[in-house]
Amino acid sequence: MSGPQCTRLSGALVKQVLDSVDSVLFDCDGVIWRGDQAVPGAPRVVTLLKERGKRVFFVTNNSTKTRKMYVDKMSTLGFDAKEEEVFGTAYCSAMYLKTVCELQGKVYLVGSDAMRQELEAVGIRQTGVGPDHVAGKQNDWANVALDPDVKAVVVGFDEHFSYMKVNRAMQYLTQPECLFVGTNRDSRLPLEGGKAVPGTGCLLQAVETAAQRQAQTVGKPNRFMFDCVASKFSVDPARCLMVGDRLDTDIMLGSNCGLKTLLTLTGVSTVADAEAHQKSGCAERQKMVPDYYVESIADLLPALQG
Ligand SMILES: O=C(O)[C@H](O)[C@H](O)COP(=O)(O)O
Ligand SMILES: [Mg+2]
Repeated sequence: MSGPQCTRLSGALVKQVLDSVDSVLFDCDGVIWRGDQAVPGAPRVVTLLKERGKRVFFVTNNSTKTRKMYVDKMSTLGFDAKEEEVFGTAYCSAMYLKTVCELQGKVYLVGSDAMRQELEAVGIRQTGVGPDHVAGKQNDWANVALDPDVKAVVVGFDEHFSYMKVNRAMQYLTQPECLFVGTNRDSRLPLEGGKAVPGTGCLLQAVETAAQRQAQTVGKPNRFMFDCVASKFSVDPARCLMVGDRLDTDIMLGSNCGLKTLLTLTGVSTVADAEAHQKSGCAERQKMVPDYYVESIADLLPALQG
């Protein structure tokens, strides 16, 4: 059977694979941490990879933090990381609107304050962050006042998500020229102790259903996040290893960009999920089969310490 084999990465194969790459791209939720707890051994893995001359990048679909906020969380949890190594969807969606869409005008933002900060950092104004709840009658909702400067609706993770936000987004998106961008489609956010909460994908789908339009997503598996890394660092895709816990985002990104792929079982996807894609015979699903898997990235430590 050709294509990725989902081989267990252990013993001498670990060193062989690590020697074959110059850069390692780590997903965050479910890989280096779950909620506010580092995966045991993960900070040490990052330190040792850097000591052995590997470049390390953090590529996360989680739009609730700016790069600075991620570096603060990483140093709190013992990770040695710099802002330029962090690529989150709050930052990447701001870059997408700035450099790809060349957006003139404002954003109606269903998202976090971190997204507002990253947008403003590239000179894009926004409206919409924070609580927003219904008032008045249904007819009032359908005729909500729209800001004429708004030229794009952007949806990310929003703890203040509400019916009125779906409504406002829908009303803006009745204008065909209004851009519609989503950070990512993850269905769940893995947390400590194997717990999970609804993911950004749930919120984005609600707005898409109301607007009857499909958003352009910026996050994994869309290759834009890798292009953001490659636009700042000269990386050879064939000598990059993408490490993730989700087949439909992390591993698919690796396949889309020609990277080596490693699934870690500390988050969402399982080996059984990968094997089901492998047996499907469907080319698109084969792209979600990783080259390798480990129980945890701590499994890399013996080879790194050797
Ligand atoms: O709900 C979400 O947005 C996702 O669960 C979260 O973003 C996943 O982050 P990642 O695993 O890409 O770090
Ligand atoms: Mg993850």
